[in-house]
Amino acid sequence: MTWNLAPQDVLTASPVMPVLVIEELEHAVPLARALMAGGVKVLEVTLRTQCALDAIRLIAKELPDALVGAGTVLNSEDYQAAVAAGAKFVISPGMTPSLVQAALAGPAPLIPGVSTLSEVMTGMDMGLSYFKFFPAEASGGAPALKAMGGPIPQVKFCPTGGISEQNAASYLKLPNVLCVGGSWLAPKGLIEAGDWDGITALAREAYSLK
Ligand SMILES: O=C(O)C(=O)C[C@H](O)[C@H](O)COP(=O)(O)O
Repeated sequence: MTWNLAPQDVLTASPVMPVLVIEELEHAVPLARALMAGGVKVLEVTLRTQCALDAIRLIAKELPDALVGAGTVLNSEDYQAAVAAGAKFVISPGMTPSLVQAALAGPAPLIPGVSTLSEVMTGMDMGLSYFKFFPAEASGGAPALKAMGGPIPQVKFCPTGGISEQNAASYLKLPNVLCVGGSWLAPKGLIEAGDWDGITALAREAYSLK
């Protein structure tokens, strides 16, 4: 494994990882800055929009202290494009052998998405121990993750999908959860309104969760 950053360092940097959907490139830096002002250190920019790769490039250049990664990485081409843009880590909603193989060649750590024990075991066979649990709420939520921690306590997760300020704490108290991810920290309405103070306030509230 030739990763220049350990996945556990990504998942332990902040109790919450904002999942960002950036529609306008001009929002990228103020949004990242607003979240960081609220205490967030790790940002996941999803590759769901036209400007996502440029947004990663810009955040990496303008805010060198931000741990910026790419989300919605679906295959090895996405992985390479994300790394070329400056993503320091890569997150996927799922896990395929070809994506894991591409990522194991480095340089950025991959945190793939899983929702069953069999997927976790497949990832473990390929040398992985850190996963996104996605879609968390729809896959059984905190009780499911707690149950997985019985047979495989050594594997750690970032649950994402349906998590909000209301239920984040039920995940964060589990010993196999290092952080939670979610889009609730960067709502479309606040981004479009340029309400960066509102986003800082959401981040600050979330940061006090753990
Ligand atoms: O795009 C990815 O890489 C994903 O895995 C999906 C995101 O993490 C979820 O869409 C966030 O879910 P919500 O917080 O419920 O909006």
